[in-house]
Amino acid sequence: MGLEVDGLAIGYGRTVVGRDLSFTLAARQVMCLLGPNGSGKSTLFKTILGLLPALEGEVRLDGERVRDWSRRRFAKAIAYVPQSHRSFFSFTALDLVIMGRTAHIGAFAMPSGEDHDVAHASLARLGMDHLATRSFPELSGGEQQMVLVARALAQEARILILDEPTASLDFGNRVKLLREIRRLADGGLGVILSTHDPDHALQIADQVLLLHQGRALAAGSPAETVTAETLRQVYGVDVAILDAGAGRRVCVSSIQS
Ligand SMILES: Nc1ncnc2c1ncn2[C@@H]1O[C@H](COP(=O)(O)OP(=O)(O)OP(=O)(O)O)[C@@H](O)[C@H]1O
Repeated sequence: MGLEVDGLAIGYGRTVVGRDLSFTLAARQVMCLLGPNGSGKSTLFKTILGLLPALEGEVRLDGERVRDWSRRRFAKAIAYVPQSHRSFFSFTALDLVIMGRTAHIGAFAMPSGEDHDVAHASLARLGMDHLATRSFPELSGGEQQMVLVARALAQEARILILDEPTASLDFGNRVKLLREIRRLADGGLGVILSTHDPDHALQIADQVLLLHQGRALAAGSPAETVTAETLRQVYGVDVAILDAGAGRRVCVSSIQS
């Protein structure tokens, strides 16, 4: 069953950003959300998370409408990493990751030894445990991004929603994070991530939703959705999808006009 997005219309007040958006995300699946700047990826995430009201349609988890859920129940089910996060308070990276445990900690209780262990393990899983005692605001943009992903892992939710998680990462961390996302899904999580790189979809996605002018231009497997034709339509540039061997396809752009 998993997460069902059913006929969602998204936007702000009377301004509709997207409509007729439907998909189902099962456990063990990675879904990539592709679409140009301003196409509504973050708006869709915020609507799924209940941070923005749906203009039409609804979001269900295992058949239940999540609109009625408490934030605590929601946080145990779905973890979210926003596109950017500013913290002006001098928390350490570990403190911030422990905050991901909030839904598991009693209202007036302190984090337990187990909460600390889970937080450390989440940082270690991403190869970021060396940052544990560093002040979060002093970390680089990419380091902060990895710590925020660790915080989402510490939440131990079943579904992970990541808004452009690779945006400020160096080449190595980008590959490591994509690999970790695939492993997390193989281990039982459902993951949705937005990205500007069609190659990410080709590398790790089971399904792709391609947003264009307020609608889903294509939805389905990477092979069906990430094509030279759809990418030309959406981004207005010529690309070739090449066979890189071992069943891998890669997207190559050309700067020649
Ligand atoms: N708070 C807001 N109030 C009104 N309009 C907004 C608001 N936030 C975003 N928008 C508009 O909604 C549209 C979709 O924005 P959104 O941030 O969802 O796009 P996106 O696909 O995530 O973009 P990007 O790839 O650039 O991050 C844009 O036209 C944007 O200007």
